[in-house]
Amino acid sequence: MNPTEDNSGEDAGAPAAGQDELEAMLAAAGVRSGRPAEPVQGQHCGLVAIVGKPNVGKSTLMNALVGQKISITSRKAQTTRHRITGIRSRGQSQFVFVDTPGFQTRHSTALNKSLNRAVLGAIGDVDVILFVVEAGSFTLQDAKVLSLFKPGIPTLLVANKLDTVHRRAELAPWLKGMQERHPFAEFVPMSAKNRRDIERLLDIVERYLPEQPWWYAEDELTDRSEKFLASETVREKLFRFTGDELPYTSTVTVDQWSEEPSRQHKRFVRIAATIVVERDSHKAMVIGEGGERLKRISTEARQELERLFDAKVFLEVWVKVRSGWADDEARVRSFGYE
Ligand SMILES: Nc1nc2c(ncn2[C@@H]2O[C@H](COP(=O)(O)OP(=O)(O)OP(=O)(O)O)[C@@H](O)[C@H]2O)c(=O)[nH]1
Repeated sequence: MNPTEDNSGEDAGAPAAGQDELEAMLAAAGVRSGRPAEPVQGQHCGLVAIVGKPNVGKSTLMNALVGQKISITSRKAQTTRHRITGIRSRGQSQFVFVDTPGFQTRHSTALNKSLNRAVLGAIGDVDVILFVVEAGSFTLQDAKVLSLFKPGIPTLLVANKLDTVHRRAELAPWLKGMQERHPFAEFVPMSAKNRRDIERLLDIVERYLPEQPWWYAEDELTDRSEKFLASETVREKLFRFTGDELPYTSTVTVDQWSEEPSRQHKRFVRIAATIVVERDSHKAMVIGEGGERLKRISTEARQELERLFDAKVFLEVWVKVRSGWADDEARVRSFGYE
């Protein structure tokens, strides 16, 4: 895999907060500053869950923490459906991240039940939880996620999207309110799109990793297969190019995967993927006029997979209608959800 891809450097709105400004904000709120202590000695390694309601920026955060795009992101809520492990090795420490689907409480299809089970599974057995919310906001949905946390696991409040908060002074009373809601171990106002904030968060999380040998090799970035990354990449493009018109119940399966010898390329991968939608009208939406949209989805996915796998990729994408799959437990499982 090519470790140079990184989507953490996208433009953010308001200027990033400097260290002094952050310290002042936290001091004004009277909460723990999160200033890094001494550098750690000896190998440390541990599991870090990234949890929060849909669309708060969990996948963006994990990709930036890992330094490579592992989990797909989009403006559409509930893009993430699987537990994904991202790995970052830095200095003496290895961070093993578990990204979770946005926990949601509004609908109860078999798909949603499966998503919520994945969240509960992810937070039961980790060394530290990053509870992600949008800075300055705390809704009923956030409260429901927070109520799942068992006592005993250190939980950091990650107040993300700080760049979108233009009146920073209003954050101090909000942080104070958050302190009353839960015994958070640390408060970290930040933007997942700001590299310095990401490094600062790693410094803070490092202190919660137990001293033990690393579980993965230094250059490993994820335990997910290339086949899985391929289906996720097609799904990301699908959601990017269809926007809110397409229900999130659409999914992608990879039906064929073969690696073929090639004289021209050091790797040549042939992939056939299927986009599964609920209705004929959704199928037409995905295909677009004259097949334009499907072509864009396939082209962008192929280009991204070529970078990711460092290979020449031949990608074929089909669209199939399977009505009611998100309500059918057996089918939800057959599409790879737990
Ligand atoms: N301005 C700004 N936008 C952000 C930041 N972090 C994430 N976003 C945007 O928020 C949207 C949602 O991000 P995701 O990372 O897909 O969110 P998620 O929590 O993983 O979403 P689900 O998969 O629905 O659970 C995307 O449009 C991101 O670009 C941030 O720090 N600042």
